[in-house]
Amino acid sequence: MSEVPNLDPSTPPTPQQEPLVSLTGVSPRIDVYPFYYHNHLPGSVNDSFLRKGTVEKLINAAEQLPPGLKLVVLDGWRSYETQLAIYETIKKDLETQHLTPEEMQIEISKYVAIPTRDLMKPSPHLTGGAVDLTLANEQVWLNMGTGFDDFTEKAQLEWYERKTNLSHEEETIRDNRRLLRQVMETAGFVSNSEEWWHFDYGNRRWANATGRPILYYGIER
Ligand SMILES: C[C@@H](N)C(=O)N[C@H](C)C(=O)O
Ligand SMILES: [Zn+2]
Repeated sequence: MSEVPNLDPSTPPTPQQEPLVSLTGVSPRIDVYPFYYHNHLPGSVNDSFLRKGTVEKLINAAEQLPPGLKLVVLDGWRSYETQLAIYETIKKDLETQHLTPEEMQIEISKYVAIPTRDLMKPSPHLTGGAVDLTLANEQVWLNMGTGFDDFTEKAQLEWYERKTNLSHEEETIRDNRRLLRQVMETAGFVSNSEEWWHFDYGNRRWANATGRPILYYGIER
């Protein structure tokens, strides 16, 4: 695992020097299902990694869940190759909609960050501070209204908050999204309005949303 070396042993490591840590086995309340590995995307591995400080926040979020529920991490740190593969897949899907180049750019940027190897201007998942996740009980993943990476309006975080005349099933979806958002935001993450499953801590998105300084730039494994 690569990390920026702290050359002066008298100074404590800065957040940017925090290593990436595997999520496997960090908490009985956190399962890991590396979605892009299971879907054979280039640059993916059979594990998920986050910055050490982000892992601590995630454990804190998991411990706030009611008994019997857990977090299921679908993706954490993401390689440039995987980000590029996701970007190309979404672009190809949108090409069937015959959008203008401007409309295409607006649509793509709602769902996926531009792939880059620039560690100073990284996509959120390249920082090790972004995580995609859902909720599960002992048997199944909870109903969140859409699947992961379902890039439709229903994936918007507040879709079921805005909808009126909710059915019983829709109320359950709304409550499941509320619960995930509540434990993640209480632990210090910020949510994403377009994707109920995506949360950030320490990276540029988080800094912009909270007014705090950026803790994490890009990092390579
Ligand atoms: C592709 C999706 N799972 C995701 O992570 N989207 C955000 C915006 C990203 O690419 O950083
Ligand atoms: Zn994400």
